[in-house]
Amino acid sequence: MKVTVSRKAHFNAAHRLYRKDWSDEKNDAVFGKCNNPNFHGHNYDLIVSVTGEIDPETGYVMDVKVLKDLIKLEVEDAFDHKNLNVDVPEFQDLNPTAENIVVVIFNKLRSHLSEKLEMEVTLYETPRNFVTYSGQ
Ligand SMILES: Nc1nc2c(c(=O)[nH]1)N=C([C@H](O)[C@H](O)COP(=O)(O)OP(=O)(O)OP(=O)(O)O)CN2
Ligand SMILES: [Zn+2]
Repeated sequence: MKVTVSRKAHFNAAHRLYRKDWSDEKNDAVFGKCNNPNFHGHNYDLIVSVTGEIDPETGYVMDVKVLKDLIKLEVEDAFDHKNLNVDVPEFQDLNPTAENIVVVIFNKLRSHLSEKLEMEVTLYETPRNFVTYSGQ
């Protein structure tokens, strides 16, 4: 019997969607207003879900306090009130699209969890635009 434990989190960050190796014209054509050279921001919301067997001794799949602290350390402290293109090493050469951000977050968290646990991360870039990654 597997149960899923989830934790919501939030960070606010600026970004610019563009490729350094493309012309301004091509970046404008593909990324439009998201290619604003002065950047723009989003209030990102995050749901991290961990699935596994319930430990018969503790009754936990995973201690949510441990998950909360991990998300704070790896995501909120690293991304909140940052310019993703400028301040965050993972995006120096990686376009900070929602797809790429969710994969970076997944990989930062995954290495801290037991291999017995499955994880899925959903990232909302706006209340209506969201992406999900589970490591596949
Ligand atoms: N596949 C993707 N498409 C787009 C991404 C992305 O990460 N993956 N990102 C963007 C821009 O970041 C853009 O800033 C998205 O915000 P916005 O244009 O404001 O989105 P909406 O107009 O849909 O705003 P709502 O509030 O959700 O209506 C563009 N595309
Ligand atoms: Zn954006």
